[in-house]
Amino acid sequence: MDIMNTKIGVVGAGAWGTALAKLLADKGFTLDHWVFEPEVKEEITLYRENRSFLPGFSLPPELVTTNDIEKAVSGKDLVLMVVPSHCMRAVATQMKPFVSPGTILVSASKGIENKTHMIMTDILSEIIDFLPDHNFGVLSGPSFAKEVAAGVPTVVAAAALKNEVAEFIQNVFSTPNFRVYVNHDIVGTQIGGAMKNVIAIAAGACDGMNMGLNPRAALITRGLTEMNRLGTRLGADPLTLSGLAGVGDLFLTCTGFLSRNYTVGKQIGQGKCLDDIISEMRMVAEGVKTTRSVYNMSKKLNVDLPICAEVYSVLFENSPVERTVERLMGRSLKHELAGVI
Ligand SMILES: NC(=O)c1ccc[n+]([C@@H]2O[C@H](COP(=O)([O-])OP(=O)(O)OC[C@H]3O[C@@H](n4cnc5c(N)ncnc54)[C@H](O)[C@@H]3O)[C@@H](O)[C@H]2O)c1
Ligand SMILES: O=P(O)(O)OC[C@H](O)CO
Repeated sequence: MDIMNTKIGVVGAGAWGTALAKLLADKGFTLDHWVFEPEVKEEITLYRENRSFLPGFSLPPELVTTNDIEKAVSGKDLVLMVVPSHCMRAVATQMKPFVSPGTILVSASKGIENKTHMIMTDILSEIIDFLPDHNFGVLSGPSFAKEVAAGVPTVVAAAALKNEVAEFIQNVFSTPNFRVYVNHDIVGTQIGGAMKNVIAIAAGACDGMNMGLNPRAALITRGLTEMNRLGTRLGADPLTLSGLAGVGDLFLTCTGFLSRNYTVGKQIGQGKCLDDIISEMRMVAEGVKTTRSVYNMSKKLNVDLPICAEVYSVLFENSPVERTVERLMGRSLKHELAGVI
């Protein structure tokens, strides 16, 4: 089949859903784009711009905005899921009756569900239970929506169990400025994308406290160790976590001022309280909810994740952020690879 004949739906019109829908429409696909809020649909229809979530970028006519989930998913070869992770279950349930049997469902969302500790493709396959496992894929990696929308060269990973599915996703999304590599590790690709947001909150807090560059590099590196510990416990390949969806995204999010998660952390480091920060944001900082999941998973699976535990204590137990530094630095001395090998 000619790849340009692929029928595509995009579900979610935050910054990332809009940037990816724009990328596909600019490439020449006509696609249906599901928007949650009626007023955002009106805004896009009227101004050809998502002023609420991705202001400043004009959206081509090939991108057809709708509030009707049936229109967005029925008869599609590929549906891209890009809603906040805590909405994934409800949105998947709503769209289930309209999903076609051969659809490839790709998640570009980054998170782990609080109640079940499930990654996004597991939620999707539990709900859209008539699709085979190899029909679920992931798109992840270092990619700020604003930069993708601006055509800044960006490199990401597409994961699926079957090579032909991963390559299909790769071919649909690749453009001269958006390079997509394939892998088959859907667990590692999603654990990397979810956990880097928790570490980015820590890195932001470190910068918010003006601690210096050494501690931030330490957080990034030891954060990767924690991603490896939990990821490998769940079946991830450590090499995936050394790739785009792991180190690549960790580095971007822990150092990039465009990151919502880093920004939440920075404000925490400057002494602001979480409730105030969140109430001023319309966008989602996935790391906040993911911290809760990862913390509870570490307890349940007995995996030592000291940085994630400190982020949890600051976000949810009112622990003063300065105390976390003392606690992390005061831990017993050990081998660098303890808990990883
Ligand atoms: N923004 C980025 O640069 C970026 C890059 C890569 C991945 N992601 C991931 O993409 C996912 C979506 O983030 P985003 O940046 O596009 O969103 P956003 O933070 O820009 O906007 C929030 C979105 O949530 C939607 N929403 C709110 N309540 C909802 C509900 N009950 N049901 C369905 N949708 C609801 C809003 O309509 C809006 O589209 C997240 O998992 C995020 O981590 C974002
Ligand atoms: O703005 P953040 O922190 O949600 O990060 C966005 C993307 O995940 C970066 O790859």
